[in-house]
Amino acid sequence: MSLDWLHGPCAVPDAATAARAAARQGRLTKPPGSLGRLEALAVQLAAWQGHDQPTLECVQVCVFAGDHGVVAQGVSAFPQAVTAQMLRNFVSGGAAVSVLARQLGAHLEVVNLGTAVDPGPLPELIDARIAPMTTDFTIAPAMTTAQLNAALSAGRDAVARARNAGAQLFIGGEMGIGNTTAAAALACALLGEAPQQLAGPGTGLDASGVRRKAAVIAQALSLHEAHCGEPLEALRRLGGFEIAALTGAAIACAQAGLPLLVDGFIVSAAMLAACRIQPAVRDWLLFGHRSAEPGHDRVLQALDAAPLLALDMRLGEGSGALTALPLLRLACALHGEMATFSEAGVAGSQP
Ligand SMILES: Cc1cc2ncn([C@H]3O[C@H](COP(=O)(O)O)[C@@H](O)[C@H]3O)c2cc1C
Ligand SMILES: O=C(O)c1cccnc1
Repeated sequence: MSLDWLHGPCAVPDAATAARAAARQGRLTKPPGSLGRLEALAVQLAAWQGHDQPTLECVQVCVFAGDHGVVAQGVSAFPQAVTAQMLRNFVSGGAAVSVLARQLGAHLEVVNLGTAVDPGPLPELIDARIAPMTTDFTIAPAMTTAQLNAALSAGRDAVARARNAGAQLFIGGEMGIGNTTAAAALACALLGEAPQQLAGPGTGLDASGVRRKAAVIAQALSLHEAHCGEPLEALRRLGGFEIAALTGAAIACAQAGLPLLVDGFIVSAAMLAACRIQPAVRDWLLFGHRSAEPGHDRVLQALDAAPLLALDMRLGEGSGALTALPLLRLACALHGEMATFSEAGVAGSQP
């Protein structure tokens, strides 16, 4: 399996449609600009969809799950078995992302990339198992090249399924105990940042736990940093199966012209890797929320991203992105259904 597809060209948002949508915003019965970012969102969605009046009826959420060898270093407040247990919870409908997807009529898919504990027979899961977990990256690279490749392809395959289902928006989520450590390590390598800047509590470490986590990341960086000049190599050495799948999904979305609504810290770290591999990926990303995980701000800044929501959420799974979805739908409805000044017989602004 070759990685050549990663470098295939990305789609280009439709500037002519954007211009027409912006002109329509100027004709709607409101002072120009008064709907703030909702106006820009509608214009952006129009450009992405190539439709003057965009809609978001069909939304695909894909949660990628995988376990992490670095958990052996004591970097999470929760045991590794939770990853597999949550897989069951996702498909039986009790996880936050399950509830949000159900409420919003989004289609939820869960991809198992490999867990330490077998989740048992769950026919609803998409089986893309690579290994029970990544290698502990304080000792050796997290993934072999073949494993990285398989994870990136699992992301691309999920985007292909979303397109076949007619998705107008893709939301990537993740589940993997220990993945805030992997995300922070990857972001440190890509940004040249110190571990203390990006290590945070994750699922709930106390201050000494966060110090330990930063020390674990520092140890990994001292082993791998010299080899992390290439973003793909940084991803292979310090990422995780679900993080690499998210990176692959983002590149595939940009190539297909399918916008991706970004979740929190972990997904954003994967987006950083994707944008380093292919800068044009950035044109297809919209950021749903600012996570309470302290490292998220720095990653958002590097991506020049202004997320829609800041609700102190720090869950992952795609929950922050889904919570922002109603705003996008409202932006579409306002854009499509508001009357223009001439339709409503309302006087426009004075010259
Ligand atoms: C019950 C439970 C449900 C979750 N859903 C997402 N996460 C989130 O927490 C994990 C990352 O945090 P850390 O790096 O500290 O382990 C990931 O699985 C992430 O998706 C969860 C965590 C738990 C415990
Ligand atoms: O922002 C996130 O994605 C996040 C933060 C903490 C734990 N899990 C996920």
